[in-house]
Amino acid sequence: MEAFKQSILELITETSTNLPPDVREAIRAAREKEDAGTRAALALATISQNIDMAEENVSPICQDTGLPTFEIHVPVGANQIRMTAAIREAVAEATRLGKLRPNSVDSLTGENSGDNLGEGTPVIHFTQWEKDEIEVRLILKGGGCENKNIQYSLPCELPGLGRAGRDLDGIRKCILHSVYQAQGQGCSAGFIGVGIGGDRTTGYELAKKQLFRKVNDTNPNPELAKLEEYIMEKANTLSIGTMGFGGNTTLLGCKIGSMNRIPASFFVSVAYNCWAFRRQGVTIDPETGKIKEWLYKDEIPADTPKQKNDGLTVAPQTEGSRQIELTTPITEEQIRQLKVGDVVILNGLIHTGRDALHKYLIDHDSPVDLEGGVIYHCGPVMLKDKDGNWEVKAAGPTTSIREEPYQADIIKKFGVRAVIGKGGMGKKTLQALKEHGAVYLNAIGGAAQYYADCITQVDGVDMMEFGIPEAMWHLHVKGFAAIVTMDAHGNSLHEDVEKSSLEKLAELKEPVFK
Ligand SMILES: O=C(O)C[C@H](O)C(=O)O
Ligand code: SF4
Repeated sequence: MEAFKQSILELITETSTNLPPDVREAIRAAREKEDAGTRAALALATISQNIDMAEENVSPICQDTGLPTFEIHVPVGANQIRMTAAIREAVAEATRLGKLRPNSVDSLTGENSGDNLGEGTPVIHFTQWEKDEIEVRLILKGGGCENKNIQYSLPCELPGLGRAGRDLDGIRKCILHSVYQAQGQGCSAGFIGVGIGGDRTTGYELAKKQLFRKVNDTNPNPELAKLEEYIMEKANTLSIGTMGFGGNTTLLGCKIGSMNRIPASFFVSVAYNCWAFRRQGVTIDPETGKIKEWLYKDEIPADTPKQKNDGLTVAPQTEGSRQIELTTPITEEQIRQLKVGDVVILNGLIHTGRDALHKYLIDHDSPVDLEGGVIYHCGPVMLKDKDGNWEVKAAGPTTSIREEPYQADIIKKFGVRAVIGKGGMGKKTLQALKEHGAVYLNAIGGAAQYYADCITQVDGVDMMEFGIPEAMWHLHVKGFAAIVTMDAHGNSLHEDVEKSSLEKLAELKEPVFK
C-alpha cells in the first residue's frame, strides 16, 4: 500500500500544480481571441503566467484546492478499505507539503481539521470493473465555482429567456442561463458539466462527471453534440469575459450527459468549473501500486513553445485606462482620483480577511489599525519554513460577494480605503465606497502564484483560531496589480457587464431546438 499511497500523492500534487494540456490549450485559444491591451487580455496573460509559475514552483495553481474528489475504478476483489486509508494518508501528506490547502471545516463549529480529513472529506467513489488495473481520476474544484453550480427544475421561467419547457429547447435555455448567472464570480472563463435528468443528487453527480471528459472530445450522442456546439458558440456571445471584465471568451468547454428521470421530475444540473480546471487521472498497477499511465497528458507535443506572458504589471494602458501606483496607508484623496478601469499597483501592508473575519469585525475591534488600510479577500496556503517563519505558498483572491452583508459597515467602522477580491460586490458596498471614499480592486481569481510572488514578507497573523484560510494575515506586498472595477463615484463594471450580458441573453430567447 505504500507505493499506492505515493502514487496518489503524486496524482494530488500534479493535479494541484499542473493544468492538463487540454485545459491549457483552451486557455491559449482564448488568449488568441482577445485584443491586445484589453482587460480580458491582461487577465488571460496573468492567468497564463500563473499556470507556468505553478508548474515551475510545484505549488498550487489556485490557493483554493477545493474538495478533493476521487473517482476510482477497481478490479473485482481489490481492497477498497485499505485503498481508502492510503488515499486519506496521501491527502493529509499533500496538505502538510502545501500542495493542498487545509479545506475541511466542521459545518457546525467552524473548526478546520487542518489536514483535509473529516466527515465526508475527501470524497472517494469506487466502481468495480472487469479490467485488471486501477484507474484513479481526481478533481480539485474550488468553492467559488462550486457556489455557481445551479440546478433547474423544468418547466421554469428564466430571466431574459422566458419559459423553459420540458424539451431540448428548455434545456438549452437553462444551460445558457447557468453561464449568465455565474458572471465572473466563478473565475470565468469557465467549463461546464451538465447533467440532464436523474434526481437532485444524481443529476448533480452526472454533471460533475462530465467534467472528467476531455475538453476537445465529441459527445457520442449526436443531439447532445449539437447542443454542446451551440452552447459553446452562443455562451461566448454574452461577453462576460475573463473574470467578468467583458471580452470574447466566457466559456471554455461544455460537456453534457443525460440519464433517465421519473415522470414528475425534470432536472437540468450544471457544474461550473473555473478556468483553474484541475483534474488529472492515472492508471495504477494493482500488483505494484505504481503509476502505469497518465490519462490527460497526451494532447500537446512537449516542444510547444511557451507563450509570452505580459501580465498586469507589465501592461499599462488598458483601453485608455491608467496605471497608478499606491502605497498603504492610502488617503481619501488618492482613492477619489481612481476610476473604473484603472490598474492599481499596490505596495505596503495589506490584511487578509474573509468570511469568519468579516462576521467577527462587525461586533469586535480589529486586532490591527485598518485606517487607510486594505483588506484582501483571500485565504492563502501558508507553510512554516524550517526556522518556524510563515511562508506564502499561494494567495489569490476569493469571491467577494459573500462579504456583501458586512462590507459596507466594515468600511465605515474602520476607515478601510480599499477592498481587494474578485467577482465584484453589490449595491450596499458600492454605496459605501462612494460615501466613505473607498474602492474595490478586482484581482485575477486563481492567480495564486502570481500574487504569492508579490508578497515580500509575512508580518504576522491574527485570529488563527479561524483556521489558516480564514485567519487575518498581515502581508507586505510589492507590485500587487489589480483593476478598479468599483470606484468611489458610484461606477461598477460588474453592474454594467451584468446588464449588457442580460440583454445579450435575451437575444437568444427564440426557440432553436424544436
Ligand atoms: O476559497 C478560496 O480561496 C477561493 C474560492 O475558491 C473562490 O473562488 O471564492
Ligand atoms: S478562486 Fe477562482 S480559480 Fe480558484 S478555485 Fe475559486 S473559482 Fe477556481
